[in-house]
Amino acid sequence: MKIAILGGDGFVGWPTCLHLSEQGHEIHILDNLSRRWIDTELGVQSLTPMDSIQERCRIWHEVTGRRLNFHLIDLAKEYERLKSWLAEEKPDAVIHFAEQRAAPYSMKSDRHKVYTVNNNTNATHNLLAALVETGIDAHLLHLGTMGVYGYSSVGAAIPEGYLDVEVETLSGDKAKQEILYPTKPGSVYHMTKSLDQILFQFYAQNDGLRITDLHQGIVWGTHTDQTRRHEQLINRFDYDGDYGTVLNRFLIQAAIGHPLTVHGTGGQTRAFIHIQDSVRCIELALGDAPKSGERVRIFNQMTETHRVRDLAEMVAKKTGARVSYLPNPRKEAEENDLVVKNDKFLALGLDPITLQEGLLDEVVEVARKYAHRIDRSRVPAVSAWTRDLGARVERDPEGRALRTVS
Ligand SMILES: O=c1ccn([C@@H]2O[C@H](COP(=O)(O)OP(=O)(O)O[C@H]3O[C@H](CS(=O)(=O)O)[C@@H](O)[C@H](O)[C@H]3O)[C@@H](O)[C@H]2O)c(=O)[nH]1
Repeated sequence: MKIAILGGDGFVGWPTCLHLSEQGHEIHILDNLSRRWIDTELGVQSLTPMDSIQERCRIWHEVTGRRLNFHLIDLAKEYERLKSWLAEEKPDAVIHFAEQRAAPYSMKSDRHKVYTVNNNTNATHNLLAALVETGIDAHLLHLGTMGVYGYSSVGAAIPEGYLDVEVETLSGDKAKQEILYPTKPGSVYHMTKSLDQILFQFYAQNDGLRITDLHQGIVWGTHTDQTRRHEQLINRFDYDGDYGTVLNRFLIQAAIGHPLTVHGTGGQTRAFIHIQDSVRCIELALGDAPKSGERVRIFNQMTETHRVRDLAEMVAKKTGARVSYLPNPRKEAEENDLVVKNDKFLALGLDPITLQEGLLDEVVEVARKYAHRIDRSRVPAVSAWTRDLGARVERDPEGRALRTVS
């Protein structure tokens, strides 16, 4: 297949490009490199040293003989260029990762909220409008998030996208209805992914677009089979308080002797998936495209659930790190249970990688190897969800956020 990977320079995008290229697909990366610009804005860098996208593509060609084609394009701002590119290249599938993906970054300030909504919603809508206009009938796969559901399973497992409900009609009869599982986003970022769902529902029903939405959990790990093949194919690894995700953060904190930063009681239960399974799921979903006229196909892309404090205790036991319970900068339930259905990927043949399989050690090794690149002052999570929570952030004389205090 000819596949366009929008956001192919990012944390999940890059290993997906390599994975699908290795399988013989023709890969086109469309990216505005915004993730690299945000690193510059925040004054942080990936734990792992990343080359330019052009250099990464060159190395992949050297190692495998396969080509990755890179196109610098901003989907949210360059609608006409996107449309022309699609009309000319006519990809068979489009994988859409091109959104600002960090919840803390989206809550940092009003400017970051506005940027996240403008960027994410325009990117998705521009793509949908261009797919209709060019009439190319590509399968659109979108990376969504488990966070659209909120994190409470109220005693019943969260289904894969849809919920059957029974309503009372005006005549007093009972009628069955299928609805999108109600959204309850916990950040502006998660809210944009909830908006995406409605855009997809509309374009699937109105124009017959073939769409798959992957509701992914928190990704952990860094290497995949392909990124291991050459030092310069290495994936990015975020450790800072805005972009670092919880388990990877605990692992690098352990590697540099920083106390593990548990928010509140650490009672939040979340869904997780290893990066290798993430790329495998995308491959599986790609091979299972919906037909035109079908409702949006929704998968829960996760393999296990864990409570944050249990993860911290597990990492502490493994590495001897100290656990530190901090005031939570986020507005979220102190404790929640979470049960999630992931039957669809299991049925397609996913054999989940679990935390038990030794890959945690690999992440700690990567963190130790590149520990000299870590700026410890960027480790605390200080983006506050509300003004009240923001008042708990201690700042230095220049106004830089240092840490949260009770
Ligand atoms: O140092 C930390 C960092 C996080 N947390 C807690 O860990 C949980 C998860 O935080 P996270 O930063 O790992 O994950 P989140 O903000 O939800 O976002 C990440 O995971 C989402 C999947 S999910 O969480 O919605 O299932 C993806 O959509 C996002 O792109 C990705 O950045 C939260 O309760 C948070 O308060 C800590 O206790 N300590």
